Amino acid sequence: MMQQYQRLKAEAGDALLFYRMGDFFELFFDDAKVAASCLDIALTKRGESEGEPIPMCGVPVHAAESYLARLIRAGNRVAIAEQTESPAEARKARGSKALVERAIIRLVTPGTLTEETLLESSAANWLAAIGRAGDEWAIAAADISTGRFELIACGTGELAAELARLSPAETIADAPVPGLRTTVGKGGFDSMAGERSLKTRFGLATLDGIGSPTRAELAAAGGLLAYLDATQKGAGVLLDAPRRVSRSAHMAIDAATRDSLELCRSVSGGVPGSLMGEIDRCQTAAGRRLLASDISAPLTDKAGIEQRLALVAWLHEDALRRERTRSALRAMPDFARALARLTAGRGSPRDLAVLRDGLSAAEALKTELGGEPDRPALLQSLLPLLGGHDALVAKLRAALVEAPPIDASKGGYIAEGYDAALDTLRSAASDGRRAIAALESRYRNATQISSLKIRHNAVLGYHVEVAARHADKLMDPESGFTHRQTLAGVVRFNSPELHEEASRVVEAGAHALAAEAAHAEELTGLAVASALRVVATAEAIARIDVAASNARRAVEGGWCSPHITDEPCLEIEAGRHPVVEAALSDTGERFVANDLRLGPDDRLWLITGPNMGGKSTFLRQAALVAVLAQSGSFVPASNATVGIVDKLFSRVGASDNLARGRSTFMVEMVETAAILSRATPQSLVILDEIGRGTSTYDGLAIAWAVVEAMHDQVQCRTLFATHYHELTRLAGRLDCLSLHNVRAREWKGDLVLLHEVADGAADRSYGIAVAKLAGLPPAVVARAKSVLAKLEAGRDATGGVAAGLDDLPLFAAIAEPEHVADPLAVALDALDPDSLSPREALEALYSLKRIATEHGK
Ligand SMILES: Nc1ncnc2c1ncn2[C@@H]1O[C@H](COP(=O)(O)OP(=O)(O)OP(=O)(O)O)[C@@H](O)[C@H]1O
Repeated sequence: MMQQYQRLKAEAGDALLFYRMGDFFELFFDDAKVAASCLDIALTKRGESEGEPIPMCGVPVHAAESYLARLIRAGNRVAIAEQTESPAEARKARGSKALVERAIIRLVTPGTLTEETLLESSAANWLAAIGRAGDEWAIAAADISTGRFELIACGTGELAAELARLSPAETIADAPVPGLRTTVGKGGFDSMAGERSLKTRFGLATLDGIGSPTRAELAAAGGLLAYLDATQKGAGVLLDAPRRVSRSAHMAIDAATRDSLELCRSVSGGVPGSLMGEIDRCQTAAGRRLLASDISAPLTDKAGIEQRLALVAWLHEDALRRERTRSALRAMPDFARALARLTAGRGSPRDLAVLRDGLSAAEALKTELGGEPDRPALLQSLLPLLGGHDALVAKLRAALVEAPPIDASKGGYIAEGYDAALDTLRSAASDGRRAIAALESRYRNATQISSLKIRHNAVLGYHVEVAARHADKLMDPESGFTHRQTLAGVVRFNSPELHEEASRVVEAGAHALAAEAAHAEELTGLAVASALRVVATAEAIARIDVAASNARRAVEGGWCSPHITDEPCLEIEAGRHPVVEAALSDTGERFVANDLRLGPDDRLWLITGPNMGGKSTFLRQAALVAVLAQSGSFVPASNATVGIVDKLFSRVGASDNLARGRSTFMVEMVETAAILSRATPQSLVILDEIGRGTSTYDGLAIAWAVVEAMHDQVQCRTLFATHYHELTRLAGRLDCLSLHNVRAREWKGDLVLLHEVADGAADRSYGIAVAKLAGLPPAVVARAKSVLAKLEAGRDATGGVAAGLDDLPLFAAIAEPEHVADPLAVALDALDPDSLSPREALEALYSLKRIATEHGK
């Protein structure tokens, strides 16, 4: 057995081997140690290998899926070795001590799942393969739980951003790719093999129909298909023909920007608190997956965006139409994933019913929407895809009971009246069961044992059971009963009549089960034969669901339809940040809406203002408006004109990113460098306190140079928030830069943050006032104030932190007269008489006199 195990383990490679033994999957050696600690189950020992006991653990077969789910989530891959013959067959073929044959029937990996329990319903489950041909690179991505298949050609520099868009469950490559987390695939990563596999798989003579993929795309597809073959071991795989996705069709958003904008996940890693969490009003899991994919990949094609917006508007303007559509969608089960399981040969009768109900609901939606006037073009193109399954639905309706079980082994899922032969078998079985019931009462009368029962179990089948004290009567050879088993309190018997009836029941039952299984197979075959049309229906439904969700969200938030243009502008009236607004409304606070007007002549806004004033929020809401608009959604504003953004960048100064483990100044600089080299005049860049992770002078110098480079070289729409007030001097020299500030006021010594964005630079930084607001001890605040007074006095004497910059020939910024603080007033302000001891008060008095003398007062 261990030899067989070792052979299978060698085949499984680095995957954990689930080795089937009876009712358990057993794991041995290191696999057992990994699984026992990950699953928190007992690690035992069995036999010896090289004098050492062999570690072992096991999971029951009937509960294997939940254990698998945990192992896969923890990043493992699992090879399932099943028994390919029964012990009886093994004995018959190879003698009494024969070992049962086993084979790996599937490699379960994160990117090749189809089981409902192993998948997240609201997220796509991509397997991505990276291919290369010379300098060309490409990604082939498949989600076999819904059939989507994409090919994306890209340069090495863009691989990471494309993978960030897909967020694959698993990424494979022929060899490790620097900077990416990949596992090594199962070969096939060459363009010729890829071309061959694609042609065979989709029955094509040429690949022209899929737009002549590049050699790198073919190599990626080859690796992907080889991996699917190797992991699925001949089981079917739901896969649509590949769609070539041009990178320029989507707004490029790199991983750091996605993180900083919290598009699909919040900083804490969950959907709540992210943009997705805030806008999702989808009724179906497929809709939710598409919405996440839409905001991960906003379009760059004006016509495509406008088509989506027109459908949202159509559902937005008529409340009755919208809510009727949404309630029709509510009834829609996740039939794409049911189809994927059926295709893989792991479907259940319940999956067939899900398909039946989903396709009928799609037809009903088609009728509902088809009756509405003024249908927009996108809907017109989707409607035909919702129908066309009449024959399949009719067949499934006739064949299946209303609510079939998930477990097919006990039968009972084929409807009565569908197959006369099956009905006859079923009635024979139930006649037999009735006859057995009659037999029971006859035996009770004949033996005068009122507690006599006819029971059934897996070992004895049907048998007569009496309490031990009545057993003697039946033990009598003349009684007609034969003894089968004596247990603690009961004795069990058989009889020729019971045997005969039982055989009838069992035989009819077995035939009925076989007949049902044959029907299930036929129905599955029919479903799989129309798989690609069913996938198209599922995608059309998801698109309608997303539009209805967007319409609903727009109504709830009073959002507007953005005007889309190719001009490089971004004009937002009364814009809001949907996530911050929702968080504030939970605590009863009001969000202050703000305007933004970026255009060719005013494309760089430099925003200053106190900490907590709302700078980051203002920056991010601008980016989110662009993302939402280009994904085809209304936006949280009263009016918006969005010039199409080709690439979006968001960078946050080092110390703001501590929570994400990217606290180093180095990372910030690497990322800023990437923006400067990649952004184009059509891009949108938001830079939040760039340069603050280092010393004041270095930070200011870097921020200064970055602003200049954004303005003079990149020339794209840019929002730059900073605490370096010195930067405001750039306004005099850079024509397309303007100054703005988030307003605050000091009232009775306390800071009031107004969250309003106004024109011009902030008058001061209020850092200490914010610190006081945050509850820093009064003594520390007072000390900070006096230190600040010293610093400012020093700065005034030398001409300010940015003093020397005016002398640089490159920087001809206009120096504004510095505001000179009165040191005596500052020192007085810093005093808190209530917290002073008499002695400290005396010292303070001396200190005030000294300041007055020093400054000639
Ligand atoms: N427009 C707004 N209306 C109401 N409240 C707002 C608004 N913008 C921001 N806030 C509130 O102010 C808090 C701080 O906002 P934000 O982080 O944008 O400030 P900041 O100016 O970037 O601060 P810092 O300079 O310290 O990073 C938010 O968490 C939110 O509660």
